[in-house]
Amino acid sequence: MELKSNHSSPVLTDPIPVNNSRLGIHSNLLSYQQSGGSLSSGKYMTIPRKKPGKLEDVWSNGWLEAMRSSSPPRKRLIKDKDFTIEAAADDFDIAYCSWMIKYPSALKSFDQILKNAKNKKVAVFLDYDGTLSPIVDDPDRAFMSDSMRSAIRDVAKYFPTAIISGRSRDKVYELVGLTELYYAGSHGMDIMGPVSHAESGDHPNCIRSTDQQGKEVNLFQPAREFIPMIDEVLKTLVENTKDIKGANVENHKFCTSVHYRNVEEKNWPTIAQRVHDILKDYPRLRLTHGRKVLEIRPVIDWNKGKAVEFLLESLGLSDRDDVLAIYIGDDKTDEDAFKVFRERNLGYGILVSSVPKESNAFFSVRDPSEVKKFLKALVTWKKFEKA
Ligand SMILES: O=P(O)(O)OC[C@H]1O[C@H](O[C@H]2O[C@H](CO)[C@@H](O)[C@H](O)[C@H]2O)[C@H](O)[C@@H](O)[C@@H]1O
Repeated sequence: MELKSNHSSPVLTDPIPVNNSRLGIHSNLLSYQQSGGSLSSGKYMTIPRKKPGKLEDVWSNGWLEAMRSSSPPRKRLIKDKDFTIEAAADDFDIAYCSWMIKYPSALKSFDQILKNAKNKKVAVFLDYDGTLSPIVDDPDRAFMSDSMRSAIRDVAKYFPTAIISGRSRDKVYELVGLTELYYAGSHGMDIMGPVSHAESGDHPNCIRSTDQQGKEVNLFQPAREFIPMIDEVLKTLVENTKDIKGANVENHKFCTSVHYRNVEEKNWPTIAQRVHDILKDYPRLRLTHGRKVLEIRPVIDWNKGKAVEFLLESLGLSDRDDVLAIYIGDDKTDEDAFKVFRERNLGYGILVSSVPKESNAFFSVRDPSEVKKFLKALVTWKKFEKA
């Protein structure tokens, strides 16, 4: 991949930064910064074996509670030799139905959505895991179905479309495999977007690049200076969790994930404490919770919501009354986008959830199969509108 810079200092390799201003990190991106943090603790080669910490830490800071509630239980099924059906109405279903009054089905509300989309340019933003692919035990096997891929390809024919994932941009591109879309990895900290329009392209952390097809794109990586630190913490995490059966550390370049889905619940306090102890040495990294995953990321003020705003601006779709954006996601990190959608009245956030949970989304769908139905319905509407 060729890299060209539209700034005086092209960043072709991952630099070890000296200070923030030299790297052009906007001070507002560092609003989470805590004092006393250094860019690296300087332990690139030796991985310290941490002394076991006190388990009270992770109890008292709420990590364990968040871990326990971090992923919905799978739906109860009634099995018979000839059929499998979801459990008949019970307390859970009643709770789900009343929850849906607040977050109505995007499929059932489709006409209302279309009414507001009429004569507007629609842009589509999609999360990956749990939205386009079902949640599975092995993150490397979270494949999207061919029918979902074809639905997304069709959506991208008619609407500007981007996938915004917690995974690394390369990984999510590898899983999706479509060139027709824009991709943002590492929770929006690695965006490959269009070059046209917008001041967003003049941002100090933007560099001109080319994508796999040789098309000119803008590469926006507001956390570049953290790459060496993330690399260092990743190695320490791998080393210090390797004796915990089922623990899995994933590298996303600008952030890292520690999965505990396959760790026995009795060992969750141990994994939480190990991560907690490591993070104590990195005041410029913070922890967020995902679905049975602890996510470690830079303290910069950047998230999926900011990534959507950035992409809308790059697409020339910002601050326009004739634009309606749709964001579909299932996870806590998608809430940052739903919040921006509400605050800026950008369009509709749609939460993917089969259990009731509080959200900033407007609508809901149950699972990826309903996401696919919704995407197909959008395409059918557009085709019909054009005909
Ligand atoms: O923003 P996303 O695209 O939703 O990515 C969020 C995390 O997704 C992946 O983990 C989740 O899905 C896995 C596969 O189904 C599952 O095993 C895991 O328990 C879930 O947390 C991905 O592996 C993470 O790195 C992403 O941060």
